[in-house]
Amino acid sequence: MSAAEGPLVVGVDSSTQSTKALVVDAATGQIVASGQAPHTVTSGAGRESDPEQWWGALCEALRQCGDAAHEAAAVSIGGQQHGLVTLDAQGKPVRPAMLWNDVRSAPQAQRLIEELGGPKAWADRFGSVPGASFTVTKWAWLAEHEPEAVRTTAAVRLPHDYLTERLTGEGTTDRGDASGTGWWASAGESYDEEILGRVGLDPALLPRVVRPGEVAGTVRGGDLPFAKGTLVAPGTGDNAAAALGLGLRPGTPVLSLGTSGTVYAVSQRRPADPSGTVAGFADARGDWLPLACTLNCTLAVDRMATLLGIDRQAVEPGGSVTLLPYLDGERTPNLPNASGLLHGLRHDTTPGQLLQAAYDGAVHSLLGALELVLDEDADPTAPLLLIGGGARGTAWQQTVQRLSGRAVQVPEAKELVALGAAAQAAGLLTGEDPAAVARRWGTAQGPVLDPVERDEAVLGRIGRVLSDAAPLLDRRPDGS
Ligand SMILES: Nc1ncnc2c1ncn2[C@@H]1O[C@H](COP(=O)(O)OP(=O)(O)O)[C@@H](O)[C@H]1O
Ligand SMILES: O=C(CO)[C@@H](O)[C@H](O)COP(=O)(O)O
Repeated sequence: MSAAEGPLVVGVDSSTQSTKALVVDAATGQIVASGQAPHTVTSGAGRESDPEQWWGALCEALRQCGDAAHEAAAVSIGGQQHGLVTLDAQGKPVRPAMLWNDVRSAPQAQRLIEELGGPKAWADRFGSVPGASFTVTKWAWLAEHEPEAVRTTAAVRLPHDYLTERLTGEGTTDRGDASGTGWWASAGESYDEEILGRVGLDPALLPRVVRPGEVAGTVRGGDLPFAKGTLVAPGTGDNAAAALGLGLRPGTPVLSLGTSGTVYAVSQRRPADPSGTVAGFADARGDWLPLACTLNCTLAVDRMATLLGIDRQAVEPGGSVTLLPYLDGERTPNLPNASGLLHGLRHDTTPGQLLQAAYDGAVHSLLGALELVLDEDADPTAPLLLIGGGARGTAWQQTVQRLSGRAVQVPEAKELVALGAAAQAAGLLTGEDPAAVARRWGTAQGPVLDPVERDEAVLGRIGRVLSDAAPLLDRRPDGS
């Protein structure tokens, strides 16, 4: 037995690049054991992963946790949002999952926006104007390109739903992750039969939406990485899980630097941004999580460092170069066909300046949405919480400081998605609000970097290149 004070809980983060599992003491928040295993993602415009591999990675991450995982009284899964998981009648994936960063369904997104009365109608009803990330557009793409796969599909799930169901045997989801599908209307908090009918998806194929604080099920018997009967919490999307993990309150903005870049805040007002910049997600508690997301964050910057043959921290100030690092197309701004664009290169531009320009370009996209995700009465001096793998890097930290002009707080806790899931699992046992559990655990604590003067010159330069290059950014790299 472990020397924990309270019952043990497990929190899982099944994100784009890997699965991370934490075994946490519910009384203190102490991490008793941890594990991590990688995923593979296809490259190109299509981004797909095999859901069976997520399950294998979860089992491996839990194996690394040792006996502690088997002692857990409750478990919760946080997962990458939006991914389309299609299962056959036996519960096996019909094809690989189409991920949040797969931009092939951009034309279907455009068509669905028009068919349902335009961006404002979507924002009013669903809280979001769907882009290629949203599950509904992926389903529409599949119906057009792989009708046989659609015919074979007996259940449609999100990534976290798929893993939860492998544990419980029951098809469930939660409001946080459901709000990123495009078929869950935030106005009425229910599946929207009209859009489902339009894309030919039978509502019976969708999971039950479990309420915050409700038990999703228990671990069924058989060869599973937990003891039979372990409680399973609803789980949620990874950003909503991180919001739980930070014990986030309205008015505090979060910038997450991972495979995706995200900027968000908790709000008690239901978001409805007709410009489409802000997705009006629900959070995992009963509030809302207005959020903007970029496709190009740590991987794009790391790719530039690799191309330049320098370390990811080897940035240099100065120079006149602007880099829009849209290597995967982009979602914020909405430019699914875009590719990376470089302007202002001179004989004396150094590799370190080019790399700094990649950081600047990635951070500029996120900060452009910062004011939009915050309520109007939010305190402008509240520190920006910086999380995700990139938050560990000083070049990221300094870039965010310089381009935001705000104080930046870097929580010491590294795995905030998994911690948020663990807090949700703990809440099931104690009856507490999971965000209050995380606050009790002190997960957001970490050094605060003082504000520095905002670098308006660089922000202005990036903004001008972005607008002047609009026709180029609308084109695919092959010019089509
Ligand atoms: N010390 C560091 N400095 C800068 N970037 C880092 C550092 N450590 C990890 N990263 C970046 O973090 C990314 C992984 O972040 P993470 O939030 O775990 O991703 P995700 O959850 O989206 O799979 C990697 O792509 C890597 O580039
Ligand atoms: O699409 C979104 C948010 O809308 C992404 O944030 C995904 O949820 C993937 O997250 P990471 O794997 O980068 O954590």
